[in-house]
Order: sequence, then C-alpha cells, then structure tokens
Amino acid sequence: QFLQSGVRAFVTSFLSVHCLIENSIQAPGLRDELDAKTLVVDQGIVELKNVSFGYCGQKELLSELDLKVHSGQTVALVGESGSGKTSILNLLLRICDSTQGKVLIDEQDIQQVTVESLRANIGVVPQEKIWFHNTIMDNIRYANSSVQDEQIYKACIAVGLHGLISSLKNGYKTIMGEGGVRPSTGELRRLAIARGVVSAGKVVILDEPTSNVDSRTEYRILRNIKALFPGRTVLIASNRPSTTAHADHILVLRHESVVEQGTHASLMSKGGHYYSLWSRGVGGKRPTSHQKHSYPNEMATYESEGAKSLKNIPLGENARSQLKSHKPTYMNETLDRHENNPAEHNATESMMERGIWRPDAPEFVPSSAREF
Ligand SMILES: Nc1ncnc2c1ncn2[C@@H]1O[C@H](COP(=O)(O)OP(=O)(O)OP(=O)(O)O)[C@@H](O)[C@H]1O
Repeated sequence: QFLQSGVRAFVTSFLSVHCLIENSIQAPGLRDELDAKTLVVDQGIVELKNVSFGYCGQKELLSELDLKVHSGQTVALVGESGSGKTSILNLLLRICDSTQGKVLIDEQDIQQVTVESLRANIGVVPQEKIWFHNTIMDNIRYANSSVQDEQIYKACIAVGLHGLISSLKNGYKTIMGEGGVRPSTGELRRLAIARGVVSAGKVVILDEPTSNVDSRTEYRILRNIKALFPGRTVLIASNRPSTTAHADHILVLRHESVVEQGTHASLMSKGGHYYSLWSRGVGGKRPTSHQKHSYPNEMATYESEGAKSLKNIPLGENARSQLKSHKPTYMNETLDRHENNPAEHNATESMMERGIWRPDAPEFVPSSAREF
C-alpha cells in the first residue's frame, strides 16, 4: 500500500498534478467557463436547487433534489452502499456536474467558478486512503503545507492518536510504510480526519470518515465533530447511521433517491427506512423506545465491534525498534489518557486554524491513475 521511497512519492505527486490537468482538459464537466470567477466563501452555505444527475449514459441517480445546508451546520447523507451518497459529494467537488438545477456555495453557482478555487475552499476526507512514504507529520500536512506543527498535534489529539504517535521513538517524524509504522485501517481513517481538520475549506466533506474505526472511538470523534470543525459547514456520508446521528439534518438515501429527511429523533419516530437502517446497525436488535430518542445512551449500548482487534499499531518487523518500549500501546488507553487531560481537551475545543486543500491533492486524482 505504501510507496517504496520518497522518490516514488515525489513522482506520484507529480503524476497527480499531471492527471488532474489531463482530467480537467478531458472531462467537460470540469472545464472552467471562459469567464469563470474565483469562488469566494465567507459563510459556507451550500445549496442544491432542483438538482438532477445521472452518470453518462446511465439512468438518473438523483431527481430534483433541494437541499440547503446553513453555515456551520452538519448535514449527513446516510444509506446503503450504492445509494448515491458519494455521487452527491462528487457534485459539490465538481468531479461530476448536475444535469439539471444548480449547486451553489454562498450563492455562487459552482459551475461558474474555477475548479481550483472551488476545491481550495472544500476540505475533503475521502473514502480512499492516500498516504505517502513520508513522515506522519508530512502526511497530515499534505492537506495544508503552511500548517504549524502545533495545529497538527491538536488535530491528532482530537482524533485520539497524539499519545500513540508520541509514544513512537521518532514521534511525528516516524515514517509511514516500509521501514516505519503501518497504521491499521481504522488508524488511517483517523489520520485522514486529522488531515481534514488542518485543511482550509469553510466547507468540509467527510466520506465514510469512521469506517473501520471501532464504535467507541467513532462515537468520541463524532460527538466532537463540531469542535473538530468549528464554524465550518460539514457534509458527512456514511452507510452507518451511527456515524451520522449527531448531524443537524439527515438525508436518507435509498436506491439512489432521497427517501426521508430530518433529525435522528424525528426519523426514528417515523419508523421508516432510517429506523430500519439503525435497527440493523445496532447488531440486528430493534431499538428500545428509550434508545429511539437518545443517541448517546444508544451508543453506550453499542457493541465495541473491532475494538478487540485494535490492540496496538501494527508495525513492520523492521520497525518494532521504533517503539520506545515493547509494551504495546493500546488505542483505547491512549484515548482515555488524553480525554482525561484537561489541557488536551481544551486544545481540542479551541482548535482550528485554516489551511488549503491544494487542487493537485491526490484526492482529486482518479483512482485508476494512482499507484497505491
Ligand atoms: N463513475 C460512475 N459511472 C457510472 N456509475 C457510477 C459511477 N460512480 C458511481 N456509480 C453508480 O452510482 C450509484 C451510486 O454510487 P455512489 O458511489 O454514489 O453510492 P454510495 O452510496 O456512495 O456507495 P458507497 O457507500 O458504497 O460508497 C451506484 O449504482 C454506482 O454503481
């Protein structure tokens, strides 16, 4: 999964830029209008007005969708795999364009602004894991080259990884991949969230941010989502309602259409598709009447699936010496220690400096062009 050397990382970065440019030229939807303006984002209000969309030559995916996400709001898209969540997020990034209607950010039609300025204003935590054979610090900094070390520490505290990273012999300078640490899938997701935190966008997109993260850790991250992204408009997609239940507003997708909307409580009361998804999410048990309206308590009963397998950072054989001691570092212990540390807690609450997702970020490069 990791590149063999820094040279390859450099070459891949270069290819990323190249592919983006190629893509921009070839994909009509991504071409800037001749008079395209620079997107200026102040509030981060996202609006979909009467939006319909279908992939080229395929049946319509979304039909006449209206959505308004207010500044600082968290809106979730939840639905089974293939229900269309990522496609909606892709519309915002102009990875594809709507066939009807408009997508607006702060009242500016995103098809009338430059793709570069659009993407510079949107922080992304994509589904794909894109990591370089480089230090942990530099991998997070990829989201924003001007971000200070201190901001990176704060982001890692927020996702419960700071203690774990600090316990490595080379700390944040530890190499990821060959000859270094090989974080588990869940840890990589949390590092990806840390990347999103240090990114710049007033609008943040999180696509399955906590897949492969154990439920307990997921709950702690999501509970603090507003503290993680203060003042930013967040769109979060997941096929697990547990990931999205904290959102201010939830869109429920089924068979590539929005079938329900509302808050967690209202959707649970309705007893529709969301209720059914949630019921399956809690280990197949129907929620009790108390659980129906009480998300935090519901989480308390949630099985800590996968927690047992997250014992320590899986390290390559050559890298075990990077640990200061051979005592395994337990993820949950680390998290507890930091949650109980008021200084770190405050740091999490008060965090947030801005950075910019560069338009050549690998998130925007087609997966077929990646070498990972
Ligand atoms: N580039 C594409 N071309 C054609 N069809 C596509 C393309 N990308 C996605 N689709 C189809 O669009 C539908 C919605 O896919 P999408 O990725 O938006 O779903 P999703 O809810 O995000 O799924 P998941 O949770 O698995 O990521 C699926 O039927 C998928 O096969």
